[in-house]
Amino acid sequence: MSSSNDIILSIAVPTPLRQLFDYLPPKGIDPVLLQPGMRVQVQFGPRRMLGIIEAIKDQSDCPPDKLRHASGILENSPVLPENIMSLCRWAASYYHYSLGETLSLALPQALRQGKPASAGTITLWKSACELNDVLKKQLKSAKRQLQALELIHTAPQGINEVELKEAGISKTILTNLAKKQLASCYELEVHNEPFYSASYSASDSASDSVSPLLRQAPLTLNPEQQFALEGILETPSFHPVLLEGVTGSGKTEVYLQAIAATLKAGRQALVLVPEIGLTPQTIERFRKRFRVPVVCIHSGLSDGERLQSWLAASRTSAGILIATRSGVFTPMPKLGLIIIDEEHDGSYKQQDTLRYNARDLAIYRAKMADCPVVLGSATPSLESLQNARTGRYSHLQMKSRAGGAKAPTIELLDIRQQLLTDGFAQPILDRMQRTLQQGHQVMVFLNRRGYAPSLICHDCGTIFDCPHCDAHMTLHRQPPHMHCHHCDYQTAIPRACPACHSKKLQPAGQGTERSEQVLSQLFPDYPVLRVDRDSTRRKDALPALLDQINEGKPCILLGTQMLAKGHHFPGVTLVAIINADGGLFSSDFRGLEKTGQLVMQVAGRSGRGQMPGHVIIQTHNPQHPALQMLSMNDFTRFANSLFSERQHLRLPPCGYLAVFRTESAYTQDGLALLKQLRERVLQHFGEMSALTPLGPLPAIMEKRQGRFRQQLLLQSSERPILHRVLNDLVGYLDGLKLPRHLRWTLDVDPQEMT
Ligand SMILES: Nc1ncnc2c1ncn2[C@@H]1O[C@H](COP(=O)(O)OP(=O)(O)OP(=O)(O)O)[C@@H](O)[C@H]1O
Ligand SMILES: [Zn+2]
Repeated sequence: MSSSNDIILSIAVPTPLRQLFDYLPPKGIDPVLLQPGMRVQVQFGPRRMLGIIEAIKDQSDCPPDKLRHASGILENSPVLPENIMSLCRWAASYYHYSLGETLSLALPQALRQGKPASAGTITLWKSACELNDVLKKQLKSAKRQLQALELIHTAPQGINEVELKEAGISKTILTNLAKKQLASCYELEVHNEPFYSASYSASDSASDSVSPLLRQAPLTLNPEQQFALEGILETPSFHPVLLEGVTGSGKTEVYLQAIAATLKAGRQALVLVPEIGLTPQTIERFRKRFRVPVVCIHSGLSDGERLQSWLAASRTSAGILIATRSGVFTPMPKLGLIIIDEEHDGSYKQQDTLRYNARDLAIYRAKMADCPVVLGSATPSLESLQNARTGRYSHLQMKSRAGGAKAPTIELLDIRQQLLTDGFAQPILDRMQRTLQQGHQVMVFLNRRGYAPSLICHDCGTIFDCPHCDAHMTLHRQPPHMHCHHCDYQTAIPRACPACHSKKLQPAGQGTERSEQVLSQLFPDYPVLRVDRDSTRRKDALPALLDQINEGKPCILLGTQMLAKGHHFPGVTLVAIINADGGLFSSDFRGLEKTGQLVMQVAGRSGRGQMPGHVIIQTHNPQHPALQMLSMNDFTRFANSLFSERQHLRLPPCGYLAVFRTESAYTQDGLALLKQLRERVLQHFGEMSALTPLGPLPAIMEKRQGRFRQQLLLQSSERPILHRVLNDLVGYLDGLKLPRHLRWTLDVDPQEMT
């Protein structure tokens, strides 16, 4: 043991090992300067690594001659404040994961790589011309350039290049404006002044100044919205609110007004959105409303840009942070409100490394910050509904659409024995024709990208499978290739069947590429706009598609779930859902819940403007009770029916679940390991009726990326018992020496059972 007047740094190093490591302070550094939350460089075995000081203590269990000095510190003050450290400790313990890796994940990539925690400079774009009618006419054919100029004109001091990028304006457009001498840019040192001390009215022209905080006047709330807003603002201290508002009920307006009140009190707001929910329109809606800086953290930004947003939030110069999942770890010293939009969305759960649910961490975060947290959705998760039922969350409902729009009517179209034209039933095509002729827009929802989900031999029936997964390969035509959507394996389209050498290979089933082709032929007078992961791969493709939709001219929007969520297209009056049936019989226990949520979200895109909306669901199962309830727009009844099933099976939210997964080059190894775990559970915890091991069983997709996958489920009616067992098992696994080809992971509160 080291002597008692030593200073020992307990350091979290990003390794899978679930422990902290002791070091002496770096040589030549006054130990008084050291604080938890600082990044330090350490020699870790043969490697130099970046760790975080977790604690400073005066004793170590490590023998003095084994203690090494840390190599150096990276900053003078902690990058992670105590509350984020504490959030990470909680996450690491709840998900049974290494604290070193958890803390590392909490940092933006740039800081993880050792870059300095300083904001540096930003590029601002300023107008260099007068935006008069003559110029507007000249730029008529260069729509994006005009849009960019209009935006630049709103800020006489210049507008941040990142904001322009987020509005869908690329660097090329800006460079073109500069070449024409219509705009110019300059670099500005970032000072990160607190948002509440900056003077906003001075920087903008007086004409658009509504208040020092607001650029645009709020809408007058309807009574349901007003009631919801009052519920959120009831007290500024911690209270979770489930805001269940039907699609188009104006939840976003409620968020905006709750945020305004928060900013007014000098506090910051964190808005979490699903991965594909952060469209240019969403960001624009916030920036148009507020004068305070709004920053974003999402995958479309570079590491440097994300660092700037992170620092702006950490130093309170940003009033609002809009972020996807990982944003929940961003320090916000004046945090006064958290909004989780579309709280039911699966993308809040991370599916690898630290398998956390940002929604659950956000609740913990709000508790620490002692502020309200709003979970908003038209189709809440059963977990949140359960919390509302038991009174842990207050439950606010908005049952009608804002601004006078009516709920859409939902029709189930029985396609049994009906003739389909390339997957489309005639009544749908007729209704589409009529809708387009009336000048409205149609949305066709098909949750499969590519040309066809598989390629089949017409002579022997062989289906072209992925050599690495238990899955068919998807046929793509643009460009032509076969693609496995599970492991990304790609190969050329085969010319002949590998089994019987026949050349009669046929696409089987319907993907969005194929539907695009079919619909373009059937409706030659109307544009077909395909929105899926493939068609929006190019950076400015999605903004361009959204622009075209927002022009409001009759067209067919065809897409996957990218189209389903959050969009507000007032011109859409007809929504056709082509393949809902697959989700009705999923082997995942959450399959039906997710299908119901998706159907209601897609349906909710219809009739959001002045004209009423209609939804047609093509199905072979018109009598299915779930579809019946959804067609009556009755999500509550649908959710209640799922509840009774979960209660019966003691599945979440009526029980707690964790799953150990193994992946191995050989089937037997994973199974053998999981059997050991099962034995251990029965031996050590056999007397606890509150815990049931299920399995081991092969995963739904047993082979993936060339590895065999097995799982052991642990189900319990009591959370503390489950975690006691998990602790024991993880400790046991850590003590085993496993072959390199065998890996295990633990998923607490799993969302997907694939
Ligand atoms: N009080 C109001 N008065 C008039 N119009 C309103 C009001 N509140 C919202 N709206 C309008 O209603 C439309 C739908 O609102 P919003 O997008 O906020 O709904 P939402 O509940 O967030 O929808 P979803 O969950 O379907 O994405 C928007 O065009 C919005 O401007
Ligand atoms: Zn594959």
